[in-house]
Amino acid sequence: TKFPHDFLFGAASASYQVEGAANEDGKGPTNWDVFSKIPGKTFEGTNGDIAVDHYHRYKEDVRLMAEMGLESYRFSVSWARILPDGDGEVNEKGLEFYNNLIDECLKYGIVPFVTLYHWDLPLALEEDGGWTSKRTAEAFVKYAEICFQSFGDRVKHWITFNETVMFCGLGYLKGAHPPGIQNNEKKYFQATHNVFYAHAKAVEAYKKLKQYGEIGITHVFLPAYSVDGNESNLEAAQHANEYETFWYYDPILKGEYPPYVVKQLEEKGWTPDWTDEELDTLRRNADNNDFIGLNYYQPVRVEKNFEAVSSIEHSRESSTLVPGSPSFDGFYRTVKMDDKTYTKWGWEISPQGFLDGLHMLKARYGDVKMYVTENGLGDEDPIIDGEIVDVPRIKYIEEHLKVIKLAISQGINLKGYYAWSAIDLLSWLNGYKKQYGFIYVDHKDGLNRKKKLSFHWYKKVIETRGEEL
Ligand SMILES: C[C@@]1(C(=O)O)OC[C@H]2O[C@@H](O)[C@H](O)[C@@H](O)[C@H]2O1
Repeated sequence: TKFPHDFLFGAASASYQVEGAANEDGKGPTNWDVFSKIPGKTFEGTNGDIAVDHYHRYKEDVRLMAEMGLESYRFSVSWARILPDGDGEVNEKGLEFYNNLIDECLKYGIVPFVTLYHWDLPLALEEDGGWTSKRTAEAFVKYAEICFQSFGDRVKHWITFNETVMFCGLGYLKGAHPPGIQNNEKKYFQATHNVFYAHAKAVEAYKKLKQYGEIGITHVFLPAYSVDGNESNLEAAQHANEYETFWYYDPILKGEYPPYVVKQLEEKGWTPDWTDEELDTLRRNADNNDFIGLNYYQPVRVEKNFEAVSSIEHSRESSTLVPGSPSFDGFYRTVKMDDKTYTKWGWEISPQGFLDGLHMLKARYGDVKMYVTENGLGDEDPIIDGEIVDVPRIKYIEEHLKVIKLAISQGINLKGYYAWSAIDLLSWLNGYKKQYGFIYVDHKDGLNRKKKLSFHWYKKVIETRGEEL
């Protein structure tokens, strides 16, 4: 059987990771422009000053996507190109770049799927409290409205935030992302709430414009499974799902926070300073969400943790989900299991974990429309006789597309798949070593682009609508 006719085969990128041109055409500085320059923060000091120069080469890149037969391109807008100081004057050249990128996609019939926030925050806002400040939430709504007004005639698919758990968790608990704060649970939970509030306000503003597109949010999907049937380990898995999934998905899809977590936050003094107006905004906009975007790479296997965590020093490695680290509250720890397979970066490869997780989401949230907004294999691709023979990536994506087809046949409302990533790009913490693209970028030869084996494979999958999978 083929994938449904309206299922979108896509691929994704993010502004800071592909564009470069960090100081060009009026773009303001972002938190990542500064953070990436702090010695030791990124792998080998890599940063997005040039990245893979998508800002200047987007016509070639989009043409390559069209050659692949890509049906949809998910990319993010850099807020600091539109509002250089976060919430002040609009930069016309910023609007111009994204209008050109959108028009280039439409020239080939590629559906633009736009993420408003993929971690690059205008510096002025980061320096004024970032996501712990209500100013940032209000500024986001202004920024979103400008994007809806400028691009909404041609962009009909909007994602407000990418992976809130990552930029808040790495920003305020692990310290591996800006603003680089460690172990501050109060700020962490406050930041997540301000993001959900900003999301709900942006959704409400979008619906008022009656542009008749769809809007949602993209979250990490990291289903937690107990290592065994032991009662305390089952409890640990439930705890992990409450904090890593329900805390993020409930305020969006149910319009309220999961009681299990709310109760514990009160006990620990971590409750955000939320107002009735804010909580009512979440409640009244839950039904306005058109979809949830899932970024699935792996599940986590958890067991009860017994070692004290106090405020341990976090490393860059422990911040990229390598198994073995205890949760921030010390309740559970992730485990590497010898009967599972892992990537070079220690991420488990488990299509079955995805399928089981999808049924868990359906059980909790009902028949909500979903997109896989990211899935892919980070690898150091083998090069044989000058060809990039990324067979491991082909196998990884093939296995995940198979369970997506199966999930759809089992009644899961999945409407599209965006491979991470369309083109090799900058990894926040792994530089250029960890490749994800269908298109290779040669950093030793003028960032020249080259089709990988997976480029030709994905082209065939799209042409045949996955019939052979
Ligand atoms: C941590 C890491 C990685 O480098 O493997 O996870 C997978 C992928 O997730 C995306 O949301 C990030 O924008 C992208 O940079 C990648 O980041």
